[in-house]
Amino acid sequence: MGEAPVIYVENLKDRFSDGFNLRFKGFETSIDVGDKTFVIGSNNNDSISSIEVQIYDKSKGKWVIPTVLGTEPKRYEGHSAILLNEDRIMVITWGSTPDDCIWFLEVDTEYVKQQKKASGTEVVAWSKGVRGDAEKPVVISGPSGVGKGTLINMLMKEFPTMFGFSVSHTTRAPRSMEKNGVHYHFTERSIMEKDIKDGKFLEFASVHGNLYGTSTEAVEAVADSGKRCILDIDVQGAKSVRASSLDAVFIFISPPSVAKLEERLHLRGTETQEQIQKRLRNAKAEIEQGKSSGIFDHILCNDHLEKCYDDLKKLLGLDGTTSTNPKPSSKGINLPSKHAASKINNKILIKSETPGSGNPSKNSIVLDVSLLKGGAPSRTRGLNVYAVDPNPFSDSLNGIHKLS
Ligand SMILES: Nc1ncnc2c1ncn2[C@@H]1O[C@H](COP(=O)(O)OP(=O)(O)OP(=O)(O)O)[C@@H](O)[C@H]1O
Ligand SMILES: Nc1nc2c(ncn2[C@@H]2O[C@H](COP(=O)(O)O)[C@@H](O)[C@H]2O)c(=O)[nH]1
Repeated sequence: MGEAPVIYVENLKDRFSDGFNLRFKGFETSIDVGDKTFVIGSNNNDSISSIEVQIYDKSKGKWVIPTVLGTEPKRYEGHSAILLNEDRIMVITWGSTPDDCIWFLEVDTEYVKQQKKASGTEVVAWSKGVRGDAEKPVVISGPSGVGKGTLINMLMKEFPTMFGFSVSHTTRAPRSMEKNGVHYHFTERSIMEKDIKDGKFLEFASVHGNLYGTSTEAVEAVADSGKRCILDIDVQGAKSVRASSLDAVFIFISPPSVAKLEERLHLRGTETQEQIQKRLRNAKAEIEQGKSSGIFDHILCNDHLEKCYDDLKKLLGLDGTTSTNPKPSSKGINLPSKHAASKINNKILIKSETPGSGNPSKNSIVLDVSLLKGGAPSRTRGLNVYAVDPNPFSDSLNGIHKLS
């Protein structure tokens, strides 16, 4: 029932003697997945170590440097690597902070398969591992001027510790009252396009002539702080999020009529007449899609603001019976700075390798990966962590007890 330890730390230059110049100056691991070998190397000679991935395709006898998506691990002294489910490699970094030591390199997940198909190149994607779960984000969508921002502001004002706003990036110019980093991250098109290419965005869309997008960091920063994330995005964006690994609640806000929408946009006074007409043209298509596409779990009509706000609170379970305290933010994992990792079924055993640390099992912990959720381009959640009791005959179950 158990499996042999699968930590790979070996001399790769001996193994692959085909003249390919491995670019790593520091530390390498290799993992076989089907007919490919994934070599993960860290250049840790500098004060800031970086990680790189190279793939050896055994069927073609060729090395490939893949497109690497997502944010990768930084600043660590080495790593262990373990294959999970034939589609992702768990990378445990040494000497990192407790909230930055578990990473997943996705090599054949659905997300990676999609990206490979879209780009026609070899792709791998990083996702950071996080303990426990976060509450489902709330995606609020609807045509411009319907009142999404107004409803979100009311929610954040009434429940400041419960909700956090996903601050989008946009190439549109700021309005007079808008602050960079609060309402939007205002950015240049070329910078945003590069970040999109680098896999930093969960979704993006061209809306009313400008580029808008939700970065993975924007959503995950809110979730990591223990708050429930709210996204204010257009229907195209909602469709992309629906197709992503982010498990969210999707709410469409519809206007009582297009005439009312026009009136609201005029009264808001933030767009020119020409821009308003453009937004209204797009609104018609958005209303049709919002009501019929099957993207949305709930549709609310914002005719009377207070009534719509009450309906929104009800469907989010904020009817007075739920606790409005935020969930404690997920805690990190205190790993021994140098360790060996091995896998038995869905459990990863991590043992200290620090010389002179005494009984190695004293510093051992178990990571349970049976309930992993999400993944690239967001976080991988659902990691459970247990300490291994140095005295297996103590009260705790099988010598293992869960760390709270
Ligand atoms: N139920 C309502 N009745 C009348 N006016 C409303 C109602 N809800 C919101 N408004 C007003 O309509 C205008 C547009 O609202 P808001 O800015 O919240 O829309 P939005 O959907 O966030 O627009 P955008 O997508 O362009 O950001 C605001 O001036 C707001 O005060
Ligand atoms: N797909 C996305 N749409 C977004 C995002 N942020 C905002 N939006 C939508 O854009 C329009 C216009 O917004 P405005 O601030 O210029 O009035 C509106 O429908 C927003 O919901 C995003 O990150 N992605």
